[in-house]
Formats: sequence, C-alpha cells, structure tokens
Amino acid sequence: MSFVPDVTEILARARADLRMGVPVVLCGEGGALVLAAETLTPQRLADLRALGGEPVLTITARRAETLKARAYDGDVARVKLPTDAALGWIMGVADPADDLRTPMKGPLISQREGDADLHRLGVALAKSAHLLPAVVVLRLTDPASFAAENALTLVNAPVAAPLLAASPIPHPVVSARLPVEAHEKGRLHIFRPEDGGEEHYAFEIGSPSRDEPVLARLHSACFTGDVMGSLKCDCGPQLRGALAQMGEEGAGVLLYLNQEGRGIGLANKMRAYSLQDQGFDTVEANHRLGFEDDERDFKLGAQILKQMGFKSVRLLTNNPRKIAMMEKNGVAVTERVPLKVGETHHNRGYLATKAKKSGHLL
Ligand SMILES: Nc1nc2c(ncn2[C@@H]2O[C@H](COP(=O)(O)OP(=O)(O)OP(=O)(O)O)[C@@H](O)[C@H]2O)c(=O)[nH]1
Ligand SMILES: [Zn+2]
Repeated sequence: MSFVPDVTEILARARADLRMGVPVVLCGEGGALVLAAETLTPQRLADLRALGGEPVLTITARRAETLKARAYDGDVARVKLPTDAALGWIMGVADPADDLRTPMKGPLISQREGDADLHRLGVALAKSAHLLPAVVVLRLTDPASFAAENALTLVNAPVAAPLLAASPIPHPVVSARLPVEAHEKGRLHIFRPEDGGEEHYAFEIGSPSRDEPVLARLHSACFTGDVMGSLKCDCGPQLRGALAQMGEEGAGVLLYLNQEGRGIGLANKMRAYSLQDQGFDTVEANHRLGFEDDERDFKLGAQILKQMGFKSVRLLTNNPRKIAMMEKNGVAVTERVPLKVGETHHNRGYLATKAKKSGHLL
C-alpha cells in the first residue's frame, strides 16, 4: 500500500498550483520550472530572475502566428524573455486584449535549439487549468532536488503527457429523480472524471430503451446562453428546444458537458468575447488567444452514453464532428435530428462563421 499520489493525482495538483500562481517542476529530458503567465506575480518573476539562466515564454503556435513570432517547435513557440522584460511585457505577449492598442510587441526572438517537450506539457497544463495558454519556463539541471527543496509539485513528463492528452474516464456518482418543465419523469445522473476535473451531467427523460436508438443531445455548457439568456449564441434555445422535444416524445437523454467556451473555460471565453467586440469572429478570437477553434473532448459524451447502457442515438445536432466522434467511439448514430432554434440578429454572424469555418450544417 502506498499513499504516494500517482501521476493523474499529481497532474490535478499541478493544475491547481498553476491556477494559484505556484510554480510546478517538470522532469523528463532535463527539467523545467514552469509558471503560468496569467497568474505570475512581480515577486515570483523576481525570484525566477534571481535563479539566473535564460527563461522563455512558451506560447502556442496559434498565438505566435498573431504575434509574427517564429514557431520552430510545431505547435508551440519558445519566446526568449528579454533581460529587462517585466510582467507587463509577458502579459502583452500572453494576452491579446491589447493587441490592437499596442500592436508592436517585438521583435520576438524564438528559441530554436533544445527540446520543447517540457514546454509543450507546460502549455497543455495551463490549457487544462483553463488559463491563458502561455507559460514562463526556466531550465533546471536537477529538477527533483529543486522541487523537494521548494516543496513544489514534481511531474514526470513522459508519463504525464499522454495522460493529459487522453480522455479521463467519467464514473457515475449518483442519480436522483428530477421532474422538470419539459417532463415530469426526469432523472439527473452525475459523472465524475478520473482526473479530478469538472463533473458532467446526464439528464434522462422517461425510461428510454437501451436496445433502441435514443433521442440524445450532447450539450456543452454555456453559462452566458443557458443561464443568462445571451443573444450572442443559440445555446439557450437549443438546450430548451432539445428538452422540449424529448419531453414531447416522452424519452431522451441530454448530456450536459462542462466544457464551457468549447473547452477553454468561461474566463477565456469572455476574453474571446472582448476580442469579438474588437471585430474578430468566434474562430479568429480563439486563435488570437492561442487556442484551437474547438478544444472540446467529445469522446466524453460517448463514454457516458455507453456507461448508461445506450448503444445507438438519434442525435440532436448541427455539428458533424459530434456525429463522427460518436461513431468512432462505439455509439451508432442512426439519425441526425437538426436543431435550428434561437437565431437572432446578434448571433447571425456567429452561426454563419460556424457554418463556414467549423463545418456546421445549416
Ligand atoms: N470559445 C468560444 N466558445 C463559445 C462561443 N460561443 C459559444 N461558445 C461555446 O460553444 C459551445 C456550444 O456548444 P454546443 O451547443 O455543443 O454547439 P455546437 O458545437 O455548435 O453543436 P450543435 O449545437 O450540436 O450543433 C459552448 O461550450 C459555448 O460555451 C464563442 O464565441 N467562443
Ligand atoms: Zn452559447
């Protein structure tokens, strides 16, 4: 028996550390001290400088593209930190909020030599902590001792990287009866992922047979649309429309996946909204922030449905990626049920961009 946390547990700690501004140590091909740009403080930056060496600011290739910085490492770029760079410089590179007001950040010099694997893991950790995807990284020669001396979380990168990229398995926790407006016979099931991440919900209406295709919806959380009634997207009407249709048919299952902002988290989604107010569309805004158009893990939906015993679905969606993911992960889609509700003059452009750039069906 051992009380020593395993890599999954250590990753959960590392995420929490980065969100709190606490550095984490990565070891693998060498070692690295990693701090999230978003939660970096002047004091921690001064402490980092005092260690000597040549810290870099690692950003995604998406963000590098906006900043015209060279990304020699494929999906990430290691930007050298100028010796006089203060916190404002770091945030200027990491956060696009002021790109238009102060367009010249550079010239940014990217590092070419050496291995970028630890940097890549640092960025992936920041993303999974729903922070801006930018980390300050300093090479360490003896990462294990440094972590021990400073009581920092030590992550074994070669073992952790594939785990972070894999879909964490969601396990059922509890379910209870929940009558709703759409139907009196409702049941809410809670699923908890193995990686300590946010829980996801499945709302079952009626008693759908496990042997026939069930009317199903994979809904990604949208606080602004689902709760606030935002006119910028169609999420709220889609959520209520899907529930209403399941209620009318007397059976269905709606998965409410906590993948706010297509997986980037609500704070980053609001950053994207600010950029949209500057004239960028939903896809461009994600890219300027350093994210892909869609960072969601759709596999999750298929895993939950299978755990509930469903083998096939009639899927309420306009997103062909959701259909492909279901099929790939062992849930047959016998029919796509279009879900066209909630178009307003505010979201017309957003829906058109999704159709044009993200392949959504009209
Ligand atoms: N990053 C970002 N996320 C957004 C924006 N507008 C809405 N979202 C998020 O996009 C997701 C919408 O998800 P879904 O309702 O599953 O929609 P979908 O992928 O368009 O697919 P279907 O509705 O099934 O056709 C939610 O997580 C919202 O929070 C935006 O402008 N930027
Ligand atoms: Zn929405």
